[in-house]
Amino acid sequence: MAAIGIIGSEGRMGQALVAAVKGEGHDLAGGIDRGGDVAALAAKSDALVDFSAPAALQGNLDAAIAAGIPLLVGTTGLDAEHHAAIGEAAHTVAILQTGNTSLGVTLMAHLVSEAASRLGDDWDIEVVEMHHRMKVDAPSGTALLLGEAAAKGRGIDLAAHSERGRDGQSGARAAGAIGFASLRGGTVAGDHSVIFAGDEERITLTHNAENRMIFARGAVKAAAWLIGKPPARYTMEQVLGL
Ligand SMILES: NC(=O)C1=CN([C@@H]2O[C@H](COP(=O)(O)OP(=O)(O)OC[C@H]3O[C@@H](n4cnc5c(N)ncnc54)[C@H](OP(=O)(O)O)[C@@H]3O)[C@@H](O)[C@H]2O)C=CC1
Ligand SMILES: O=C(O)C1=N[C@H](C(=O)O)C[C@H](O)C1
Repeated sequence: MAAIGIIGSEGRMGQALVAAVKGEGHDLAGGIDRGGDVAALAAKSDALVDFSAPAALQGNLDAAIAAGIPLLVGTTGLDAEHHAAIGEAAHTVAILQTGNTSLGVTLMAHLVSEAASRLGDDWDIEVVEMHHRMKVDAPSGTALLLGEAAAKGRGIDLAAHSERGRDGQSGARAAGAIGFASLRGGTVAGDHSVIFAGDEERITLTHNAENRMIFARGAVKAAAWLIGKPPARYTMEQVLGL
């Protein structure tokens, strides 16, 4: 049994995480939101779970390092500087950052990578996601994670091959591109499809999140798994043994 501290505890995910901590048999060390004292939370936690906002990341990394405890980062909308900061902190504490903590998406990323590596470059890859009307970042962290998996399977750099935000006279699709499209509306917890479009045939891999508990349970499992691990950047594949 571990004491888990939640950053962003009153948010949509935070409320699911509070339930999951208890459901997974752990103790809730406490929770904070904007303006909360993350150092004090870290001091009484065995691990921190962060589902808040990108602006909170550096303070959360600093608090985890000062307390010598692991950090699970589920917050999305992170940029290259955030990822560099996570990489730096992982020299000192155990960290896992992912755009999706569910078992289903972690497995789907493997399937996407496998399909991308087996299908030829003439199969166009498009990533489509739909989320609730309150989501503030696009493409979703999961869409980017799936795009990275496809790029890895193809042996290409995602940043150099992304097509995002098509509008107007956007021109024909670039050969080898990985496209992204984001839909927003209602209360959708998170739907993701990766479409492999060939000549006269298509393969679509889809994951539908029916509620936030799938993310919350995965995040709590991962945070507990990180406790006692040496400093490094870990993955959900390692946590789930995939
Ligand atoms: N990796 C995964 O599997 C998943 C990731 N997510 C990601 O988790 C994040 C949160 O999503 P969601 O719960 O829907 O968002 P919400 O807006 O509902 O919740 C965010 C919470 O974080 C708080 N917060 C904001 N800034 C800070 C800060 N500086 N320090 C501490 N707390 C802060 C907010 O407080 P206030 O309201 O006062 O601003 C709010 O309570 C998003 O980035 C989302 O994409 C979501 C689901 C699954
Ligand atoms: O903001 C959300 O709600 C979600 N965010 C994550 C993402 O950006 O991929 C994961 C999940 O799809 C829900």
